[in-house]
Amino acid sequence: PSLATTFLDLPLTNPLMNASGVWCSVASQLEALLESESGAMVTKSCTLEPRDGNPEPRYRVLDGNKPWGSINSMGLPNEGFPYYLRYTERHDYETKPLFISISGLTLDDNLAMVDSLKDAVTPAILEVNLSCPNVPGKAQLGYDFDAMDTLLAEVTSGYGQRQLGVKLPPYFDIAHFDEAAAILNRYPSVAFVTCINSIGNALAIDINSESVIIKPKDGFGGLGGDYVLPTALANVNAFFRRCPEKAVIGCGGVKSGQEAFLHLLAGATLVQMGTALYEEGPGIFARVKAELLSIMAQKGYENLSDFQGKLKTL
Ligand SMILES: CC(C)(C)CCc1c(C(=O)O)[nH]c(=O)[nH]c1=O
Repeated sequence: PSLATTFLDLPLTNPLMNASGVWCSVASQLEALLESESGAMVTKSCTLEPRDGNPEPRYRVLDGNKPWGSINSMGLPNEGFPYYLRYTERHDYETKPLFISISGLTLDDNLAMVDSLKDAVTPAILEVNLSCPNVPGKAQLGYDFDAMDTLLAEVTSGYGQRQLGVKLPPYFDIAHFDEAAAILNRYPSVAFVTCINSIGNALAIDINSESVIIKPKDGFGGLGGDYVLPTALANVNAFFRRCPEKAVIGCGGVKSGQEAFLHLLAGATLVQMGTALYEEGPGIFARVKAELLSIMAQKGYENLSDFQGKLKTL
């Protein structure tokens, strides 16, 4: 079987890549992703200026009993937009496509980054993080539909209607799938959606210390790993059904060929890994590739298109 695929008319050797934020904040990590067997890669969501982010501990793996996952409240630590823009100018696009993720602290910051990217005419693919903070006290952008609509209108126009994508938080209500998709479908230049970002504001507690386990936000943080797989699959399939003109990138709960297969079956074109990559390192791509190929061989599938988006219902 073959894992070859295309995304926005670009050829990829396989559908696997990192999730923004994991193993992609500094050049040494980005070079390791380039050398890895991932089919593509994305940079850490950046802000206009560099940020230290939140005090540590700010990421913890939850590996007590099954299931397994992570909680994080990093606080957008990153080297600042110019650093990643420079990286896009020296990336080897022959080896694999590069996505650049932005998460401005304000609409103006997002528009400034989009404007620089438009003028840079870089082959990097823009992924706008809609979990980016909104006005303090208001819900994140992905949960404030009016603000999301305004941002998309301004960003798509600022980017000259060049193709871009958005990283979506998980939704849990059919009416929200409908409303978010209706907004996204009004922007044809939004060529893909990445579902999902971590499930926000979970709380991990340690029974021995009777304490939370991360320092920021009284221990509240984004949940990743096994815990989020069913929600991730639902969001991938919900937007796959509602946005037939857009590609869906799946993210959430992928740690082996099995979950990658499920995301593809649910409608994903590419599949991102976060928690599992954080814990295993870039060698994970070779492992998951082999596992996915083995599943395809067992099922008699030659290409991803033989099962991509072909989830059956009862
Ligand atoms: C949560 C925000 C800090 C507003 C955005 C960056 C981000 C972070 C982070 O930098 O804390 N962690 C995630 O799991 N997803 C994200 O999108």
